[in-house]
Amino acid sequence: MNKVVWTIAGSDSGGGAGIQADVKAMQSFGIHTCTVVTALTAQNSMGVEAINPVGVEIIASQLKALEQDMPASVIKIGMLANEEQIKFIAQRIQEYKTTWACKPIIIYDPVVVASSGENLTEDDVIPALKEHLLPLIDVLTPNTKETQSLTGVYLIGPSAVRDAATTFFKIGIKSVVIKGGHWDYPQGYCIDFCQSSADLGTEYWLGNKTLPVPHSHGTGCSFASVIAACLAHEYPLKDAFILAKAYINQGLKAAKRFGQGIGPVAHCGFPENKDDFPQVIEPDSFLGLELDLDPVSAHPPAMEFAKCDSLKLGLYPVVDTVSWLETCLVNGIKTIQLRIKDYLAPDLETKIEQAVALGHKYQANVYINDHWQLAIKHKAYGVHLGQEDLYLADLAAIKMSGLRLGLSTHGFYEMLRADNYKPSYLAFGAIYSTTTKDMTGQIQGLEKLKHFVPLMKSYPTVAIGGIDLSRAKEVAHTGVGSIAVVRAITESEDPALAIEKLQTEISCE
Ligand SMILES: Cc1ncc(COP(=O)(O)OP(=O)(O)O)c(N)n1
Ligand SMILES: Cc1nc(C(=O)O)sc1CCOP(=O)(O)O
Ligand SMILES: [Mg+2]
Repeated sequence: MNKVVWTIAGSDSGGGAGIQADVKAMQSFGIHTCTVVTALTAQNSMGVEAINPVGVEIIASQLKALEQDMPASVIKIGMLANEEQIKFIAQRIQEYKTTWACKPIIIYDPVVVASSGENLTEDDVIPALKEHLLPLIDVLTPNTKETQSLTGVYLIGPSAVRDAATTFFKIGIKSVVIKGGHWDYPQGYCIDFCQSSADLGTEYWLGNKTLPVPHSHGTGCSFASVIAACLAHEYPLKDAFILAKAYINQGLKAAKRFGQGIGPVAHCGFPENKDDFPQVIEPDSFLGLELDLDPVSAHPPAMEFAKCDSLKLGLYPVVDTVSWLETCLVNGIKTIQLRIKDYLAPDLETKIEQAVALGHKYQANVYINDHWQLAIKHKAYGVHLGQEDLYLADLAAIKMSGLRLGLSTHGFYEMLRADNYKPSYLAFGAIYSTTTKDMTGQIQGLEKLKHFVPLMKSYPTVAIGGIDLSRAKEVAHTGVGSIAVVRAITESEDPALAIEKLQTEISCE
C-alpha cells in the first residue's frame, strides 16, 4: 500500500510555509500528501496580512472526503486558527484513534506564532490546546518560544529543556522534539532535543553550527513534515529526527529570496550529503561538555582508528567456531569475524588465539566480535563492536594497540553516531530479516542501504543481515564494499561452493 499522510494546516499564499511547505517536504520523501486547509492566510515574504480561518464545517467536509478514500498512517497538524478549530480537530483525532483499524500517528507542530513573530491565531488558544489537543499527540515539535508558551519553562539550558519535556509528557504527549533554532546555546550552535515518555532514560541531542543564512521561512512546517513522512515509512523517531534536521540544513544552504523579505527554505530531496547532517552529541564531546551532559563512559574518548587495507572488504563471513573460520580461510576468504556470544565459553581465549594465528597463516584479516581485551592481547587485526559497546569498551586502548575497529549501525542516527568515532569500517544492518539474531524493529531494507552507502562513502562499508545467494547481487549493486553473512555459509550444504558463488555474485558488481 502506498503511504498517505494528511496535513491539517494553513495555506501560505507566499508559498513558503504551511500546507505548501508540507507538500513539498513530504514529496521529497516519496509521500503522497492529502491536505485539509484550516486557514487561507494572506502573507508574503514581508509578513502576515490576514489569517482568514476556514469554518469547521468546511474542515469537516475536507476530512470526510479523505476519511472515505485515503485514510492516513500519519496525520500532521500545523496551524489551527482558533479555539473552535482546536476543539473540532481534537474531537476528530480522538475518533480516528478509537475507531480506525490502524491508529494514525499524530504529529503536531504548534504554529502559534509565525517565524516573522506575528500571531497566527485569533485568540489565546493555549488553554484549549493543553486541554483538548496536546493529550492526543504522539510527536510534538515546538520551537523555543512555543515550548516556553506551552510549558511555562524558560529554556536557559539543557536541564530546562528536560524539564519542559517532562511537562509535556505529564500532559500526555508521547514524544517531543524541541527545536533549538532560536536558542543559541552554546553560542553559535543550533541544538535540538528529542525524547519519548516510553524511554525516559534515553535522550537524543543533535547539534550543528548555526547556519548564517537569511532565508528560513517555513523551516518549522518542513521539519515536522519530514518527521511525519519518515514515520509513515516506519522509520524510528531518532532516524526521522536526524533526517529532518539534515533536510532543513540542506534547504537552508540552498534557500533563495523571491520577494523583498525572507525567502523560503528550499526543498532539495532526500539529504544525500553528510555535511548537511548534524552531529550526534555524545556526552564527552565538545558539545556534550558545553551542554553539561552526564558522562557515561568509564574510559577516555577515542576516534580515528587504524585504516583497513582496502575500501572494499569483499565477502565477510561471521562465524562462531575456529573450525568454521578455517574452512572459510581455506576457501580464499580474506576478511572474517569470530563471533562467540557466550562470554563463558570454554577456552574462549584459546579460540581467539587460534583464530588470530589462522589469520596469519592464510594472510587474512581476522576481526574479533565483542572480546576487545582478548583481541588486543592476541593482536587480532581488528575488533567488531556494537553501539551498546561504545561506552563500555576502552576505545582508546583499541586505538593505541593499532587494531581496526568495525562498528555496527542500524539506521541513520546510529550511523551518524558511529561517524563521531571515525572507525575503520561501518556495518549497516539488518538489511533483511534474519533468524541468526533478534533484529526486531531494526530491519533497514535495500532502499535505506542505497542512502547509507553514498553518505558514508569515505568508509569501507559492510551490509549484514539476511543476505544469501539470491540477494547478494542486489545488495552489492548498492555499491556497498562488503557483504557479511552467517547462515549463507554455515547453513549451506556445500560451504566451499557457497563461498565461490557468493564471491561471483559480489564481484560482478
Ligand atoms: C560485520 C558485522 N556487522 C554487524 C555485526 C553485529 O555486531 P553487534 O551489533 O555487536 O552485535 P553482535 O554481533 O555482538 O550480536 C557483526 N557482528 N558483524
Ligand atoms: C550478527 C548480526 N548482526 C546484525 C546487525 O544488523 O547488526 S544482523 C546479524 C545476523 C546476520 O546473520 P545472517 O547472515 O545469518 O542473517
Ligand atoms: Mg557485538
